Amino acid sequence: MTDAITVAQAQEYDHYTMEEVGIPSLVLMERAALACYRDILTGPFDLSRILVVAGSGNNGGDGVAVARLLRIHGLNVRLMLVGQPDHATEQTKQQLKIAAHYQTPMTTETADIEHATLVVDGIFGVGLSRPVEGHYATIIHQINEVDAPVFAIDVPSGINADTGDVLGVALTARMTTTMGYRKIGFETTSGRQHVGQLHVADIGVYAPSPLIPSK
Ligand SMILES: NC(=O)C1=CN([C@@H]2O[C@H](COP(=O)(O)OP(=O)(O)OC[C@H]3O[C@@H](n4cnc5c(N)ncnc54)[C@H](O)[C@@H]3O)[C@@H](O)[C@H]2O)[C@@H](O)CC1
Ligand SMILES: [K+]
Repeated sequence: MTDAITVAQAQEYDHYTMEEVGIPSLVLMERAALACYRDILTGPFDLSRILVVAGSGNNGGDGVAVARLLRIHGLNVRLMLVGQPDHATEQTKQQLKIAAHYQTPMTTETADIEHATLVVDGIFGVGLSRPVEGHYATIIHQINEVDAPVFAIDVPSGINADTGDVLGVALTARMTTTMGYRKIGFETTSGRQHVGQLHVADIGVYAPSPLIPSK
C-alpha cells in the first residue's frame, strides 16, 4: 500500500500537478467531485434528502460540484454555504456558477440539517489551519447532533490531517473519500474514529518521482 502523506505533501503534489504537469485546478476538482459522487451513490446511504455543506475554499468547491452532480442525477439535494461566497476561491466561484446553471437548490435553513438523510461535508479539507470557531463551529455541532451520517470530502472537517486531532470541533464521518493518498493523521486513533470508512480517490495527482521526469 502506498505511504500516507502529510498536508504539506498533499499541497506540494497538488501544486506540482497544476504548475509543472499542467493539469488545471478545475480539472482536479472535477475529478475529486466525480470520485465523491460515485462513492456517495454506491455507499450505504439513504439518498432521500441530501444536504451538501460547503465552505469558501477548494474543499467547498469540491462540495458545490458534488451537489451539482447529484442534482443532475435527479436526487433531492440542497447546498448550504457556510463561508462568505465573495471570499470564495476562483475555483469555488466557478463551481457556484455551474451549480446555478443546473438550478441546484440552495438553503440557509438549519432545519435542512435536521431533515437530511445524508450530510456531505465540504467545509474544510487540508486547508484547515486553526481551531474551528464561530459560525463554522455552530454548524459542525448541529450536524453532529443529528442522526444523518456524514460523507466527508478529503478530510472530516475540523480534523488536522497531519495528527488526527480535533481542532476545536470536528465532524465524525461514516465515510471519507480523500484525494490522491491517505493522510498520516488518518492512522491515529482520533483520525480513524473521525474518518470512518476511508476511500482514496485517484484524481491524477502523484508525487514527483524519477519514473515521471519532473524537469
Ligand atoms: N488544489 C486543488 O486544485 C485541489 C484541491 N482540492 C480540494 O481543496 C482542498 C484544499 O482547499 P483550500 O486549500 O482552499 O482549503 P480548504 O478548503 O481546506 O479550507 C478553506 C479555507 O478555510 C480557511 N480556514 C482554515 N482554517 C480555518 C478555520 N479554523 N476557520 C475558518 N476558516 C479557516 C483557510 O483560509 C482555507 O483556505 C482539499 O482538501 C481538497 O478538498 C481538490 O479539489 C483537488 C484539487
Ligand atoms: K471536508
